[in-house]
Order: sequence, then structure tokens, then C-alpha cells
Amino acid sequence: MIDVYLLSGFLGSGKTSLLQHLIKQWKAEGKLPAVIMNEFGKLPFDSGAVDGDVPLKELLQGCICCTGSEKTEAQIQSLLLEHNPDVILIETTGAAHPVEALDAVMSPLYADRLQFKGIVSVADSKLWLEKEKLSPQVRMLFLEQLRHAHLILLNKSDLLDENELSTVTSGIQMINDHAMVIQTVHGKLPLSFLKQMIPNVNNSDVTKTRIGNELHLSAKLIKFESTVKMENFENWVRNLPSTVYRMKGHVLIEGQKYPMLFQYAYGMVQWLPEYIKMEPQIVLIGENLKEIEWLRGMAHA
Ligand SMILES: Nc1nc2c(ncn2[C@@H]2O[C@H](COP(=O)(O)OP(=O)(O)OP(=O)(O)O)[C@@H](O)[C@H]2O)c(=O)[nH]1
Repeated sequence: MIDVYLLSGFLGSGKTSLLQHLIKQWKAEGKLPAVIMNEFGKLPFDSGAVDGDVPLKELLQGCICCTGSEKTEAQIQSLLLEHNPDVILIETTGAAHPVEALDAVMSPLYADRLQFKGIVSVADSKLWLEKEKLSPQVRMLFLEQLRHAHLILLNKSDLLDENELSTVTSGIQMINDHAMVIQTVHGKLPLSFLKQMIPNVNNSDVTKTRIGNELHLSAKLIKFESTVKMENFENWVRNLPSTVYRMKGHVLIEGQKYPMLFQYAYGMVQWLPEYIKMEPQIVLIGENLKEIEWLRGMAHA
């Protein structure tokens, strides 16, 4: 049987970091992991994060739980036929309800070949401490992703002190007392924790909440028409409303040869140089994106 894990967790919590770390460990064991990646927004920004030799299928049309199960079924079927992997990792969008996503991936079509090991949820520990600032619907999604998990990563634990970490751990255990909670930095989870998971997922676990219908999360693609000064760009980022949860992509910064990789999650900005020319565009994910004023040099696509 092929083990299947569903990776859940809110926008920018560290799912891709976890995915990369797990892939590395499986490959070191001589195993072939395959990935199904569901991005919010139509841009495959994260697919480059997975090594070229790892079979990858993308679902870009929206949330795995809202687009229905047929496309997911087809992607899983073709992974099985074309690659015969040892393990399948399904990375859901940060906007997906884990149980609905699980519903979308469970199908009698391949029930005899796949073994669903469960939901691994990544929590941004800093966000937990600031969750009251989230809108009620988004906060509910954040909590649901943790409530239904079988294993929880308290990621970004490097950003918290000991007291804060124990507050987060006990808070999470209060809403989910059956999952193991592990503190991580950059999703560095030893594979042994996944292997220990006992498959306990079946269709009766699936109760539809349709939380997705109430969420007003949207994604917006911004293209850059010219270079921008890093200082101006960062000022613009600082002044964005707190309902912009996640941004990622490439920005053409003055003085740089190639557009730089830009990542943003809950007030934290990260820049990395690129050594090839990537399209200068970023995707924003959040609520009320229509109200945002764009920086000069950006084309609002
Ligand atoms: N300080 C710190 N930063 C982290 C940690 N884990 C991830 N990050 C940063 O957080 C940002 C988001 O990480 P990703 O792994 O891309 O998160 P994600 O959940 O895949 O994001 P989406 O797929 O867009 O929802 C990146 O800038 C990471 O470098 C961590 O443990 N500590």
C-alpha cells in the first residue's frame, strides 16, 4: 500500500518547508515520494520548491475542497499509473478545510492501493498568539485546520520564547487532545513521526462544514512594469492592511540583476536572490484586496 499524507495549515505557516524536508528524507532512504500541490491563485509559485525528479501534479484552479474531487482523483490516478510512487504527499492550500480536502482525495477508485495515514497540520506559532486579530471566519479556518489534525507541527518555534511556546502548546492541545504536537523550525520534522502515525482516517470522519463558502479569501496577481526601490516596496508592504496574510513571488528591485524572491507571512518579510530571470510578479492572498492601493511601478493584473 502507498502511504498518503495530507499536509494542512494556514497560509504561510511552513507547509512547503515541511514538504521539502520530508522529500529529502524519503529520497535519502531510496524511496520515491510524489506530490500533489494545490495552490491558491493560479500561479505555480511553489512547484519550483520541489526537486525536478519528484513526480508532481498541481491543482491550480482553486481550493482542493471547492473544485470537487474529480480533478484530484484524476491527478492521483495519473501519479499511480505514471510513477508508481512509494508515498504521496498532498499539500493543500492554506485556505483549505482539511476534512473537506480529505473528502476530495478519498475515492473508491484507488482504495485498494492507497493507505491514508492522516492529516499533518502546520501551525504558525506566532500567529496562534495573535489569532484574535484574524477575522472570525479566517480564525475559524485556522482552528479547524488544527482541530482535525492527527499530527500538529508548532512551526516557527524559533520566533517564540519558552513561555510563549508553552502557552501555544497548551492552547493547541485544548482544541485537539488526540494529536501529537511537535515544535519545529522550518518544518524540520523527522520522518519517524510520520511513520508512527496509525491510519485512522475513514469516510465517517468527514463532516462537511462548507467553511469555504463563508470565507472571503481571494488571491490577486500583481505584475511589475519597472524596477522598484526596496525601501519603497517595504514601506508599501508595512502599510498594507492586516488582512493581507500572504504574499510571494519575484520583485524587480533597483540595482539587482534579476527579480528577487520575495516572501511575506504575517508581517515577516524574506528576500532571497535569484540566479535566473524569473517573471517579476507576486501573488497576494487575503481579504478585502480590492481596497489596496498599488505601489507605483506595479501593474494591477
Ligand atoms: N522564522 C521562521 N520562518 C519560517 C519557518 N518556517 C517557514 N518560515 C518562513 O515562512 C515563509 C512561508 O513558508 P512556506 O514553507 O512557504 O509556507 P507555506 O505554508 O507553504 O505557504 P503557502 O503555501 O503560501 O500557504 C517563508 O518565508 C519561510 O522561509 C520557521 O520555522 N521559522
